[in-house]
Amino acid sequence: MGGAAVALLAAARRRPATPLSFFLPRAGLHEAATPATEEEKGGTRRRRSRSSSSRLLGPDIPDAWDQPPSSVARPPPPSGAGVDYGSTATIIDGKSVAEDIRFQITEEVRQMKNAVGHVPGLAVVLVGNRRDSQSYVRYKIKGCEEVGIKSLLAELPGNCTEDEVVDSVSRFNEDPSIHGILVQLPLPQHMDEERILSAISLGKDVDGFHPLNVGNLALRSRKPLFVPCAAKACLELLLQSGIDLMGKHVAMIGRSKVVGLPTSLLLQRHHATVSIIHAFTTNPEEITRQSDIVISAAGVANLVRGSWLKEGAVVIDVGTNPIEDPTSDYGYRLTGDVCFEEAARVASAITPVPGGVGPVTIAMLLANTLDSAKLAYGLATEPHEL
Ligand SMILES: Nc1nc2c(c(=O)[nH]1)N[C@@H](CN(C=O)c1ccc(C(=O)N[C@@H](CCC(=O)O)C(=O)O)cc1)CN2
Repeated sequence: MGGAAVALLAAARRRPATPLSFFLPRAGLHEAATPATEEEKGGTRRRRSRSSSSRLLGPDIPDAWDQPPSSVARPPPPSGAGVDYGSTATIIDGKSVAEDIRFQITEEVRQMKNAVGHVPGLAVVLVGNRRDSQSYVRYKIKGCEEVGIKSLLAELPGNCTEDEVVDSVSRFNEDPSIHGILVQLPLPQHMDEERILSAISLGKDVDGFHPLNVGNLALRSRKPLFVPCAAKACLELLLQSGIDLMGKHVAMIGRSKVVGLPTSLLLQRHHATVSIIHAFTTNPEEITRQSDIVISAAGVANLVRGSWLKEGAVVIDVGTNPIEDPTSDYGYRLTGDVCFEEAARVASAITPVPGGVGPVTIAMLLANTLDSAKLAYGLATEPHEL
């Protein structure tokens, strides 16, 4: 083996000196993957790292910033901290973008009903009683009602078996009035998420999390049937804001299946240069400061400070983190991953939380469900253009 290759291997084996997780509080997440238990950290990880596939594919270590969403995220930094360039960013209004999309979908659903006598149908599988998941499912069902899509909800207790969830998915797979099926994430820890998501018929996988849809998104020569809704929402907000992606440097913070991974793949299809920042990245601030666009889906309140941004950068905040707020009725309020007050002084455009990516994510789910129904009724021959 050549000297350079040896040096590279040695560098890859070294633990990062100051991983991002070192700087992070143990904070609440809205899209958290389930964290590894202590047993998993010691046992499973050691066992996995001995197999030849993990040597080449990398050890299966969860990102350290993934925490249960029940905890309360860190409070905002003291006002006045950070960089003040005195500029004012355009606020990208996700609510109004979502409203326009819903308006168009309503019209297309009406036309479908006239043409074939059917409307699209969405089935939602909700396991357990997480408050945040229950809210998101409510938004999805309300969105369906608004545009005329039929919706069915299967609610299962948190202690049900994996087989019961798969059975529920299978029943919806067989139902011709259902064109889209989604399983609300995260699932309880004892369940094999991969197995459950793979049970969804490819043609009804409106969340786009089926391994084949993800694989096809990753291969530029292929087209997935469905692209994950949050990734589509980020792209829609950027494109509608007139931002040209070709050759742009994008810092994608987070690499989850729900947001970070599919968004980074979609951005590459749009010819952006993408840096993926995760909990073990040693120099996140340096990377974001060099980026034209910063998209954050870490699930850590106020992680991205004004000083992390290049002047004029575009900021898309996917985080939805609860932070304590005694003035609110519920004792908490939602905030993004980005310290909005600071970032808005540096960025040229920024999405707020709430009212940014979230509502567009729901609208994209409705759009995917409509596309699926169009394919099923022969009103389209191809999935929507990426
Ligand atoms: N099966 C899936 N599970 C999860 C997904 C997903 O796309 N598919 N994404 C997230 C949660 N999520 C949708 O499920 C989601 C999160 C947030 C919002 C939203 O509209 N947020 C609002 C604020 C919320 C509030 O006020 O309560 C906003 O940002 O304005 C929509 C959907 C994880 N799980």
